[in-house]
Amino acid sequence: MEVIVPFSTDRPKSRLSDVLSPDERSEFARAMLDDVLDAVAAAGGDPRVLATDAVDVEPPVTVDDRPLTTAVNAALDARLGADGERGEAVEPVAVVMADLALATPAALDRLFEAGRDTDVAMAPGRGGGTNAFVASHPEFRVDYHGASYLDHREIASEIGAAFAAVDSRRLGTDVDEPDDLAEVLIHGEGRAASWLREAGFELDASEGRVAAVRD
Ligand SMILES: Nc1nc2c(ncn2[C@@H]2O[C@H](COP(=O)(O)OP(=O)(O)OP(=O)(O)O)[C@@H](O)[C@H]2O)c(=O)[nH]1
Ligand SMILES: C[C@H](OP(=O)(O)O)C(=O)O
Repeated sequence: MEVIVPFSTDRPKSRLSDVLSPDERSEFARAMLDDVLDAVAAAGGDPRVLATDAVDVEPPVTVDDRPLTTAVNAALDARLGADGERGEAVEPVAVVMADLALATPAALDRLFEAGRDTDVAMAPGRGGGTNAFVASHPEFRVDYHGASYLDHREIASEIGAAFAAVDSRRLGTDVDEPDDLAEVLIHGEGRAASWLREAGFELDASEGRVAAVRD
């Protein structure tokens, strides 16, 4: 299955600016991207990075500096050219965000399988975002930001597409804010978790909820 992985090279992860410098945010975002690309490939997916600027990775890269929604919809449009006219069935395509540092092959495999059984299968993020989906309905298009999971469910309903939610803690954890770093230290098994440890982060349970801290 083709798996589009959107990746912003331009000031990535700005919501982590209280705890990481600009260079660190770029390095950490890249470590998460590499983890996601590995997990996608191990789940049998065929990843393609959709980046705002050139990025040196093994899978193919499409550079599109337009906003996220526009770029993803252009990638979904391009698929129609290959597979037929609007209205015909198309091969399922997945869109998996590059900041899912806890994604495992098993979690992605479950999403891909769900996507084979329905028109749109979607893993919501905490807070109502859209962390990953598979769509085989030719008219499904995205509208990211805000509670995009609800918007996407509505879009699917409007075009008459069958919709399934994929309930996954691993796919539901996008790493956006300082609190999310603790999740990566607790559950992460890849480069992003190693990067945090090497940068000096560790778990601190001294004040209520466990947090990722460094001196
Ligand atoms: N191609 C592309 N990918 C994007 C764009 N904006 C965000 N992304 C990617 O989409 C996913 C979700 O991004 P967000 O968490 O909304 O934004 P972010 O830039 O990573 O982080 P913030 O600056 O904290 O909002 C990540 O994989 C980003 O790399 C964009 O404009 N174009
Ligand atoms: C792209 C956006 O991500 P968030 O801002 O929720 O991390 C969304 O999922 O709609």
